[in-house]
Amino acid sequence: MSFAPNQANRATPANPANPDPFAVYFSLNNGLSDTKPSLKRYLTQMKGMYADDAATEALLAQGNPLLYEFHELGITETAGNLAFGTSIVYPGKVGDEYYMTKGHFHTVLDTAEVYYCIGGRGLMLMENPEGEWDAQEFSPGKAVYVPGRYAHRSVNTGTEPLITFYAFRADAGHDYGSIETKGFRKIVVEQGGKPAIVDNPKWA
Ligand SMILES: O=P(O)(O)OC[C@H]1O[C@H](O)[C@H](O)[C@@H](O)[C@@H]1O
Ligand SMILES: [Fe+2]
Repeated sequence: MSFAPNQANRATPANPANPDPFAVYFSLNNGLSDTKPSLKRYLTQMKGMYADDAATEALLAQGNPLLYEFHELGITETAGNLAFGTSIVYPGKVGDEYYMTKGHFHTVLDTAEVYYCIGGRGLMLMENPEGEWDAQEFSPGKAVYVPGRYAHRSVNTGTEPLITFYAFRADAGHDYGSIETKGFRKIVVEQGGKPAIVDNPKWA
């Protein structure tokens, strides 16, 4: 009996909501796929989200740096499906504040997400609607569990790209809401040459 990998080895048509079994490559070196395009986030897309607006403007006067990119494979958003991919946050700072993702709550608030760090150093910053917050360290080999109800943001505190693989319930959705305006309670800045978690001056 022969088996051809990466082909549909069955006769029934696919249910449009359930993808056929498939495999996708993400590089362990840079997190990118050889077949799937990434979504890219530049500094202009995060105006006002870093604490130091003057530092943002100064950086924008020199260009528009790529802060992070990630894969969104377009898996149908049902409760039984999983969305997954890699996220790559580049090293750098806006003023003293390390490059980070926008961060979001899940629209279905009580849905968790798991991240597995492939490369780089950083933090997963989390907070729930009650104002409780947490930060977990990313280093290669470390898995971070983000429980339901926690907004989450990846922060690169190192000198290499922070590469993580993530998976979550495909219908969870992204709620940027308050995060886009007042941000998280805490921000991650360089102080005396190392990362420090401090109060966000923009948090009302
Ligand atoms: O959506 P952002 O907060 O900008 O983060 C970008 C992406 O980062 C991670 O990889 C998440 O799992 C994605 O769901 C998210 O969209
Ligand atoms: Fe998420």
